[in-house]
Amino acid sequence: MASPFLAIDIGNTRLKWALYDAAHPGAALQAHGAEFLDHIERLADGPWADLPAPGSMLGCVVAGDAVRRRAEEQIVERFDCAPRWVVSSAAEAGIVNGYDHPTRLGADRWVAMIGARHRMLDAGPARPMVVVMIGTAVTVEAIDAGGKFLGGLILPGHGIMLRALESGTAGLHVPTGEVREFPTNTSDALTSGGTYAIAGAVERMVQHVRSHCGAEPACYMTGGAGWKMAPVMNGHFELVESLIMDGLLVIAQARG
Ligand SMILES: Nc1ncnc2c1ncn2[C@@H]1O[C@H](COP(=O)(O)OP(=O)(O)OP(=O)(O)O)[C@@H](O)[C@H]1O
Ligand SMILES: CC(C)(CO)[C@@H](O)C(=O)NCCC(=O)O
Ligand SMILES: [K+]
Repeated sequence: MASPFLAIDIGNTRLKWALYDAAHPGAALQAHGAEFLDHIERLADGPWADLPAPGSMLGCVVAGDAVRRRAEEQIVERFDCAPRWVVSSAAEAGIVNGYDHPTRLGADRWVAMIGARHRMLDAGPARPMVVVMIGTAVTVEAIDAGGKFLGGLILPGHGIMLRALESGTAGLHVPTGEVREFPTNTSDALTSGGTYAIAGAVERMVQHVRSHCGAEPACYMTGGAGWKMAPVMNGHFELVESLIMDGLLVIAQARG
């Protein structure tokens, strides 16, 4: 009988968790949540208090070791299961890692690509992909039709861009604005500048993949602020909030 599976994604701002009824793609989601990193200590006695115990867990973590240890304490305190974390490697679950030093690639990026490839193959024949994550940082990955990760971009996220401008200037302390094609006030100029900086980088990567691979890439977007970016993108971007969780399910199944 299948036992529940706990997937955890620890980013630089929040820990996201999801409990599934089994450890394979397509398993039913039973519960999920997100905590800011300062609130990890609440998990065992709070959102996790009434959950059925998972038989296994798998996570990815890009926050530091101290944060990972605090998460492990909660997992061990609440559940009788061993913490397991994905480490980027030379190849896994259909993706070949083109990074100069494969283990230095962020585990969140690796897992999201694995989730995206599984989704793309489920929908039809193999295509190149562009995989975008809009979190604390923004990443833009290129993968060819054979599953080789060609390389990717790292950009500051919205929040970091705005804080950098605020702290580096005298006149840019203003509330959040709206995204406008032709901004006519400081708030809109800052918000639109950040949004189109990300959109422009993504569009360049789509061009690079299109000309390198000679085919139109399947484009996926995920991350906490993905819903804000998806509407301003040119071309078709599928917004998949669960890309990292999907990747963790694929890896868990492949590892048995
Ligand atoms: N309108 C905005 N203005 C300023 N900052 C914003 C805005 N929208 C989102 N952000 C910032 O974008 C970042 C990503 O948001 P969020 O925490 O939801 O993503 P996440 O995917 O959970 O990130 P991570 O996985 O890196 O923890 C956060 O640092 C947040 O402060
Ligand atoms: C780029 C981030 C911060 C995105 O979450 C993370 O994947 C990370 O810390 N990566 C390590 C460096 C790299 O991927 O090249
Ligand atoms: K992340």
